[in-house]
Amino acid sequence: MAVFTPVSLDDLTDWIEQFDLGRVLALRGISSGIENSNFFLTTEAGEYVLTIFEVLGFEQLPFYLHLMRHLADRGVLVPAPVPNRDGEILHALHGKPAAIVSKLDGSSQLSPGPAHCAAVGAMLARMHMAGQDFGIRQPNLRGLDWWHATAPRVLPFLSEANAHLLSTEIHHQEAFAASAVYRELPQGPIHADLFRNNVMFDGERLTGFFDFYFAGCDTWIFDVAVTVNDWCIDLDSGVLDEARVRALLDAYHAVRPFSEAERTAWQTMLRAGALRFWLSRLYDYHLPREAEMLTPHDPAHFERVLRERIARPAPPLF
Ligand SMILES: Nc1ncnc2c1ncn2[C@@H]1O[C@H](COP(=O)(O)OP(=O)(O)O)[C@@H](O)[C@H]1O
Ligand SMILES: N[C@@H](CCOP(=O)(O)O)C(=O)O
Repeated sequence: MAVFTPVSLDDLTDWIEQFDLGRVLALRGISSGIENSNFFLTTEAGEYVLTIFEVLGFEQLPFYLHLMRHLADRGVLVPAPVPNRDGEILHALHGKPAAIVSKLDGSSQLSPGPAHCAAVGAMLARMHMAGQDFGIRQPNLRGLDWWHATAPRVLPFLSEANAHLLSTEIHHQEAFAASAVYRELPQGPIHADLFRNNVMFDGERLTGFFDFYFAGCDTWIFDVAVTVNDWCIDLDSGVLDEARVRALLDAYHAVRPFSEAERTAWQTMLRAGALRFWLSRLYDYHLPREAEMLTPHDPAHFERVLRERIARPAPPLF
């Protein structure tokens, strides 16, 4: 599943000549993606990942690809887009946008311990710092405006209790976004989807963050909250695991100290991170794309996480 656009070795014989990568030696479709067609590509120069973008268009992709290039150039561990001889990193293959990026070693760590969380926290802080001077601005397209536009579309499918939870939480987040504290929060490019399946580890060594296609400019603390809500919880109950939370936050804080405004915002941002994925999962579940062939993620998971973040104070940010 998930090679939507087939590519053969023959298709690449001429196409690869625009790069300094030598001849193509092997090409293997990757089955685990859900949005794009991905291939492991071996050339005379090394190992890469070839992506054909099935949903994002030529207009949207420069932000993501140039952000990855910018971060990679500053030593943040992310796949580096490979330029052709004209310096371009966005290409066309079979009429669709395509890119070649460096391949990260290792695999996803789906049962992380405190050491993994510390590595993620430190790299996330480095990523935020390194993104500060990135020149292209694109908002987080799954931010408050999107929540506002999407909630009315899913509300008819919800129980009375869940409809109430969704409406009151959006209201709470809107009020916070209009506050003086919110305006003080440091912002910049964020990953915005840094779940366990979007980070590679080789043992306990973090080898990179990938899947930047929800990235956008938003508050850094929202990115930390999204990350903690996935890396530092018990997946059955949604309850935060104190040891992993502490490891991730302390490692982040050691690289880029949190501010007082971020401390004040912390619990609300954890709620925002849960709301964001509850809403997108509700949307995908109740209003699936026409050609959708996959089992959607379970929205009830993030409903639990949201209720849990509302009910129980999280460990302090620092
Ligand atoms: N740069 C990379 N290095 C190594 N493996 C990668 C890289 N990019 C993607 N992959 C592999 O491809 C899989 C699918 O990628 P992903 O970005 O999640 O696809 P999709 O956007 O279609 O969901 C990942 O789970 C990972 O195993
Ligand atoms: N992390 C999101 C879904 C985004 O999918 P991805 O595989 O591209 O990270 C969720 O869990 O709802």
